[in-house]
Parts: sequence; structure tokens; C-alpha cells
Amino acid sequence: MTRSALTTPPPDAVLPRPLPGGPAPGATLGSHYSGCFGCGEDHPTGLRLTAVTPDGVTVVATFTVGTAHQGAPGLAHGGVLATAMDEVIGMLVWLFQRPYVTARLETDYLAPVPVGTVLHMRAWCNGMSGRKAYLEAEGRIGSPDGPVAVRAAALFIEVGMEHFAEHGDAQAIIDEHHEYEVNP
Ligand SMILES: CCCCCCCCCCCC(=O)SCCNC(=O)CCNC(=O)[C@H](O)C(C)(C)COP(=O)(O)OP(=O)(O)OC[C@H]1O[C@@H](n2cnc3c(N)ncnc32)[C@H](O)[C@@H]1OP(=O)(O)O
Repeated sequence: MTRSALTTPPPDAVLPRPLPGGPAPGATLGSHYSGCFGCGEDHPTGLRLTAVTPDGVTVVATFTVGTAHQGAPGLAHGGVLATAMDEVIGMLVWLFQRPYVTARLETDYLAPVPVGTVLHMRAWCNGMSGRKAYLEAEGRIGSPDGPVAVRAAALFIEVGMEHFAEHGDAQAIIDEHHEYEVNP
């Protein structure tokens, strides 16, 4: 992966461990919001990704490229592939049981991805330091061992739930995340 210093973990970064109470190995991860373009089951045109964690610290997911995802005729749009990478990394940081947002996302496109392809994605964490999580993902064509078509490196920053309440739709958070109080 070609990555900048901004997405490269510093020497003091630590690797995450599976958290107590986290999903069991092999568990399917739920959507963080039903209206999410990446994972929401209620989004009319979203990617509807679902992910599985094999070990509590990585995730795998598949994305079938459809005609709605084209850039060039018959080929996936690079921005859609970046979205899929962002989302699978977002599903990974959800394992850490603290809210994070994407601060920086870098992508390498290595091969065109035809419509009809099942992209096998995997995301993992290269280190955490303070509020920063240094993450990586790849998408392979056709199978988990297929040729790599896209790679991504990302810096995610931990935020409080108030980030979403202040900048977004607080009522939607209350409706879906019942444990969250906007004005505790
Ligand atoms: C309810 C369901 C929820 C569920 C939520 C799940 C959502 C997942 C969805 C998929 C993921 C997304 O698409 S998320 C949506 C897209 N992303 C966003 O909207 C984020 C927009 N940006 C922001 O809100 C802000 O810039 C933040 C939160 C990222 C940072 O602001 P801040 O909190 O004030 O922190 P700040 O002091 O600026 O920065 C902290 C440290 O990070 C560094 N830093 C900050 N930004 C960057 C950057 N772009 N590139 C490099 N480094 C950066 C700073 O230099 C600093 O380093 P140092 O000085 O400490 O060394």
C-alpha cells in the first residue's frame, strides 16, 4: 500500500485486542445506522454491506458491483469503491466500541472491477495512538485470495457521540441507539 505519513502509525501505536463483550469470532456485525449509504438496510440505493469479524479485531465483507455502481461502462466507479473501503473500515472501528469518524482516506486502484464482480474486502488496524486509529483495507476480485483491485489506508479519529448529535440528526441517534442520551 502506498501510504502517506498521515496514515502510518507512529512508533508508540499499539495494536487493538478483542474487547470483552465484543462479538464472538464469526459473528455478523450489524449496521450502525439504517439510513447509512454504506451499510443501512433501509437505504434505497446504498451498498448494504454486512461484515463478519473472524477474530474481534478484523472484519471481512463482500460487495457485489452492480450497474448502479458504474463509472466507465461495465466498470465500477472509483468513488464507489472508496466508499466500500471507508465503510468496511468503519465497520472495523465499530468493534472498538467507541465512535470514530474518517479523517483521511487514501486509495490505490490496482485493477478495474467489472460489473458483476464480488469484491471480497478485508479491514484491519495497524495501530492506535490516543484518539487516532491507523487502518487498512483491501478488496480482492472474485474470492478472498483473488487479485487485489483496491487498497486503502485511513486515519480515523475518535469522537464523542455528541459529534453526531451536534452535527447530525440527534433524534435518529436516540431512535436507533437507545443507550445514548443527548442531554444526560
Ligand atoms: C450514531 C452512530 C455513529 C456511528 C458512526 C459510524 C460512522 C462510520 C461511517 C463511515 C466513516 C465515515 O464516513 S465518517 C464521515 C466522514 N468524516 C467526517 O465527517 C469527519 C469530519 N471531520 C471532523 O469532524 C473533524 O475534523 C475530526 C473529528 C476528524 C477532527 O476534529 P477534532 O476532534 O477537532 O480534532 P483535531 O484536534 O482537529 O485533530 C485531532 C488530531 O487528529 C489530527 N487530524 C485531524 N484531522 C486530520 C486529517 N484529516 N488528516 C490527518 N490528521 C488529522 C490532528 O492533526 C490532531 O493530531 P494531534 O495534534 O493530536 O497529533
